[in-house]
Amino acid sequence: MSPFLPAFSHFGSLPLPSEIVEHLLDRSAERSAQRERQAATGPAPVLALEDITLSFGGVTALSGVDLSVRSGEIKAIIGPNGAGKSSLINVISGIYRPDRGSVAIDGRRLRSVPTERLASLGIARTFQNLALFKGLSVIDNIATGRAYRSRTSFLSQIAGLPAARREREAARERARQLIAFLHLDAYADRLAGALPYGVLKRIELARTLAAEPRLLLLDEPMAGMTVTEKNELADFIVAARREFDLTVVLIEHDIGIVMALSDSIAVLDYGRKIADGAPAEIAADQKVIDAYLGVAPENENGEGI
Ligand SMILES: Nc1ncnc2c1ncn2[C@@H]1O[C@H](COP(=O)(O)OP(=O)(O)OP(=O)(O)O)[C@@H](O)[C@H]1O
Repeated sequence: MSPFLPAFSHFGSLPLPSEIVEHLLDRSAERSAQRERQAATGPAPVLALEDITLSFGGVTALSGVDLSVRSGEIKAIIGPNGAGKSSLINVISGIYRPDRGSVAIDGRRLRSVPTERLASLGIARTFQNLALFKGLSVIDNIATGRAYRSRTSFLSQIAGLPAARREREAARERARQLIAFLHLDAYADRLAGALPYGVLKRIELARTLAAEPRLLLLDEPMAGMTVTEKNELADFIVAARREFDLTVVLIEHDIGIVMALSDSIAVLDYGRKIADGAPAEIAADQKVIDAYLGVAPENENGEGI
């Protein structure tokens, strides 16, 4: 304990135990140090992973992975099957708690990300498998993306009270804007279950955007799409980044799309990050060529990448 601190200090009229005062002083010193660091190096990255390590029984999925994502960046994570890409996204979105390491969001370090607070931290994600409601219309599916913003109780929603009605209308209005933005007008009132796969992937993106995230995590958003659909979705991701001030982290196997879409690429192999840099650097990196690009999986036309 600091010799200069009395046993109790006062906050307003409340006496505070000295441990709490010390803690507050530590936090304040930590914040000043953080501000000084930021002044020297620019704003903190939107996302920074440090030494992330994760195992499942005897299988090491991730080992000492560092990753930094700047505001507004599109960052791809690539690597062979089983390299740890999905595990990393699951750590960022709080589904997995790492055995070691930390995740920092906007410079705030967390030992693990609280999944229930993901939306309020400004993070939204898609999953490898579609998670849409087949029996709901497209507009209703997209509107469910705002569910976390609801401030009204379940009872007031089913009773149709005015505040709940206003919220539902705001969600549908946002959904309508996204439908226009993603050129889904022709499908707005159709049931999701009846629509082609490529359109469903676009609806899923719209639903994720309905949550108004700042950081978007996309887990293989183009898997199973035709070349034309992939290019369209890539264009929409770039447009959404610009329109909604987004930062994007994406896992994608189509290396052509990754090279064209990303500002930077991190490469995983057996749970370790083996390279991280601009697309041209990654394409020329011998370790990456040996581990991944040289033995790339086949695309849907049966051709090597
Ligand atoms: N829930 C789990 N339980 C046990 N092992 C797991 C689990 N999730 C991932 N793993 C293992 O961790 C390693 C990394 O898997 P992960 O799914 O993260 O790789 P990936 O790069 O996303 O692969 P893919 O490209 O095939 O989706 C693999 O060996 C996998 O079998």
